[in-house]
Amino acid sequence: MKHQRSTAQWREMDAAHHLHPFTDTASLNAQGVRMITHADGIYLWDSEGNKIIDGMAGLWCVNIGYGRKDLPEIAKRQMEELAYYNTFFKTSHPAVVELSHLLAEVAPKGFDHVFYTNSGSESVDTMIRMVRRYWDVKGKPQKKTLIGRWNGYHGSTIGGASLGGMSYMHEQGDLPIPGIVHVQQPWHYKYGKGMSADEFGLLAASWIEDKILEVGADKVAAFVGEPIQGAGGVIIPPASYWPEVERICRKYDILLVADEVICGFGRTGHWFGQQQFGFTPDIFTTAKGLSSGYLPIGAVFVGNEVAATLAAGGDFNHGFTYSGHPVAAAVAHANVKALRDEGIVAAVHEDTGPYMQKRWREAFSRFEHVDDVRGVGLIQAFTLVKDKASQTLFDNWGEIGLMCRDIFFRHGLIMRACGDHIVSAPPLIISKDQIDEMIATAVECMEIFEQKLKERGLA
Ligand SMILES: Cc1ncc(COP(=O)(O)O)c(CNc2cccc(C(=O)O)c2)c1O
Repeated sequence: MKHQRSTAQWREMDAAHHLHPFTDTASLNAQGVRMITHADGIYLWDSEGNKIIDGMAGLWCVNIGYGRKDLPEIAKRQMEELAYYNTFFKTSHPAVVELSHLLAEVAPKGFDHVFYTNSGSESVDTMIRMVRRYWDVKGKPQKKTLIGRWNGYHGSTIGGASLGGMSYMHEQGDLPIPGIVHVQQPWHYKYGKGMSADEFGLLAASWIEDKILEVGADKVAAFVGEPIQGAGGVIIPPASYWPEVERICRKYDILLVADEVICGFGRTGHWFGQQQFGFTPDIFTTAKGLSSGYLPIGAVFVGNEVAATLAAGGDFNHGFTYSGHPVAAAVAHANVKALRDEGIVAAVHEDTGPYMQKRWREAFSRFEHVDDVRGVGLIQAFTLVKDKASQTLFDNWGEIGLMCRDIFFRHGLIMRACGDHIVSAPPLIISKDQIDEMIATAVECMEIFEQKLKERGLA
């Protein structure tokens, strides 16, 4: 595509008109944005022609990789045939029906119904309303409270931001809304010192039981968690955690919700993160990998018992203009079908996922200020630490992470700093050679990082 402006002109216009998410506008405009102009496979190019390895698949979402020729074609055809119609008022259309049928095929057993949204946040807010409606219909309207986790991330809507456990979000907008409480996250490295993984997993799950008893089980509607906390820094719970969480939820008759916005559609090497950790939720929320980011769409997978209960309650008074948007649905259908029929999810499970995890551990465990090197499938991380032997974290949590992230960025590699966790989630189509290329670049950057720590007297 011929670009008609210089980087400088774009930067000036962006600064003049565009408010960015999660951004300090003044500091951004002091340095100017990086204009990403096109992408292919796992690579991005900026307006200066720099080639960048996208170790984050956009925002954990471009599972199928950039530059597909089929998806734009399908979007074009759908847009020409039926660019829009709604799914309110007893209408539907072929694209959303075909997608719903396909999603029921790839979903774990017992999830035959989906509700559509435009984002992960809208999926989470939809789930909150569904959960409370469920208990109304069950004749237990006092069961309203949802339990989330500190450092969990569930989006930026009022409901999602409240359910998430990011305190810097709660401070803006007087959150959380009533009826949402939090328990500590299952971060073994920080909260389980001296305990085995399994012991800590059971302890972390017990915090949920403590909270249920504190609130009163008769008032608790659901527990909500990401199989792996993504934006919280790829916090992978011990194997004992999720089965115990499910046991506790069943014991107290509380709905179990998995937020699969990041873990869904192959990220862990399973279709959904719940399958990686061996638990069955009652509802799970998705977005991102559903369309691989080619168009905005989210979907709430509703367990058959919950769906039947909601149906018994008559109208569920909730939905969006673009719920099941025809073009987004058609693209999502093609995306999911390709993830399945091209064996992309299977390859993550059997081939590139294990390869990445082996190379990631080999490459980073040796660095003096890196610990807790971890990952599963194609989501991985490590934590930058002041002293590995004593497992001491750096002061000013997040400052060192940003310094490290900027070194990657300057060397043509996008990885994400979540506090002092360095995380990566590349497109699922990454090849073994590209994994080697990405890791080699990252290792070079980590050597520069260690040197900078010394220069700053931090090492
Ligand atoms: C688990 C989870 N749930 C809900 C959302 C909200 O989705 P939407 O953004 O589509 O409304 C998310 C989104 N996750 C997300 C979004 C933007 C940035 C980052 C980051 O790690 O920097 C992560 C998420 O990771």
